Amino acid sequence: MAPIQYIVEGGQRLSGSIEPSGNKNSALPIIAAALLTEHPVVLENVPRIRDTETLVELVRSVGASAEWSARNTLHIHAKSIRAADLDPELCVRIRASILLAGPLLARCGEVMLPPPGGDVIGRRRLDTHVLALEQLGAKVTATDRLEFRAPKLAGADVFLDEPSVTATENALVAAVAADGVTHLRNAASEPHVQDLANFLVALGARIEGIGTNNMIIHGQATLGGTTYRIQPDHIEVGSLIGLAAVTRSPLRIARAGVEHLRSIRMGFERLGIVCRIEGDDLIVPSNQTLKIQDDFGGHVPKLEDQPWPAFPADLMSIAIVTATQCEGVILMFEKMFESRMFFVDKLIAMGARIVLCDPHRAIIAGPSRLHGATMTSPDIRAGMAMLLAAVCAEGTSTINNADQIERGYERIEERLNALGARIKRVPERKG
Ligand SMILES: CC(=O)N[C@H]1[C@@H](OP(=O)(O)OP(=O)(O)OC[C@H]2O[C@@H](n3ccc(=O)[nH]c3=O)[C@H](O)[C@@H]2O)O[C@H](CO)[C@@H](O)[C@@H]1O
Ligand SMILES: C=C(OP(=O)(O)O)C(=O)O
Repeated sequence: MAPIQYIVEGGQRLSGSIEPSGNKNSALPIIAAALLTEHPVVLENVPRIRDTETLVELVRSVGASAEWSARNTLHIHAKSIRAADLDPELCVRIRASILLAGPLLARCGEVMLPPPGGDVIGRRRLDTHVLALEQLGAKVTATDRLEFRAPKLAGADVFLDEPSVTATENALVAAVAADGVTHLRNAASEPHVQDLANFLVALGARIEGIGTNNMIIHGQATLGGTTYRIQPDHIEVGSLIGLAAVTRSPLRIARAGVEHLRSIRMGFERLGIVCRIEGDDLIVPSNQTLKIQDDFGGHVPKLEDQPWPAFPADLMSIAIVTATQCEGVILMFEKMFESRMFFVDKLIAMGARIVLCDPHRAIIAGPSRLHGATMTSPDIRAGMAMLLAAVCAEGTSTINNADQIERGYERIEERLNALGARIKRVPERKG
């Protein structure tokens, strides 16, 4: 299939209401964790994107049935499954293939995992996964693939070397099946980790401390089936806040999951963007000051990412583009990934005033008038950030490799066009 290209006519004002999709990073571990039970599971609000479609293929490849009954409703039934050799070509398409380790190990006693893929945004270590599953009783061998074996998993006091999101998810799922009690310390607590934990509870698991970095899991509960609704994607909500701000447009983000937006709203407030809550909707008014808030004493402020509940790494690229449209100077500090900031070259070519100090830090001085350009999306979030830049720029932009954007955002061009954007989705032309 030819890669997808977006042709964007910039400079449009948007308006209206938009609902975020279900959280991709919830849907992925929850689809994988559905393999833990032999009873039927129905998942609602699953984003129908390339990552979930690929994981569904992997789930089918181990013998589970997985069928879509509506665009965003997925039925999984893992009555009997086998820890087959997983297709390396499917595994390398997504980072989330690593999320099969916990459920398959728990259910089948072994799993042979080809290397996972995912965004090329810096080194993506797997050490925390190995550390956690070893402490729960697995023997791990690394060759050209990772082999996990555990005839029996046993609860343990596990301290993660860093609060890795997907390693926490693998450990959580394995601990639910393990014999005895597990303390999972220094755990990640992102909204998607909480969503997975709540899904496991809906299956019958007993988990204390959901939403904290210290969870207690009482293993070997009897698991049944369930119908579970995936929570809204807070990263998509953050992306839409940025989009409204750079186009100076009023947007209502309906059913936004406002309980998880505190650090995100605070991050945008530093850029002079204030949102209002109405019930579970988030309103982004068009009359923003777009004035970067200096630190006390007039010092240059900083926006940095950190594990939850701080400002999320997956919104850093969006925040950078947004800052190019704000008045003042700010340091953006991306602490977690080494290669996520390189896309700023393209913004500089479009007219943004940015100094990339090193792979982790960039200084943005705004506001700048952006003009259309041709660019290639390197990863989901930089791609979405480029789309924001293209929608607010003067003239026409072309974004190649837009498939990357569609790994994380469902029917994004159709949904943004409904708000007044002008994005054409076409097969990429060479040359
Ligand atoms: C499928 C999925 O859910 N992917 C998400 C998941 O990836 P993933 O689970 O792969 O990311 P991890 O949480 O393991 O770590 C991300 C990066 O941050 C570094 N790190 C992590 C914790 C820490 O305290 N210090 C630190 O430097 C890690 O070394 C790694 O380089 O979490 C990332 C961090 O939120 C997100 O960008 C990804 O979208
Ligand atoms: C980095 C991301 O995804 P993945 O971990 O699946 O590559 C992301 O969602 O921004």
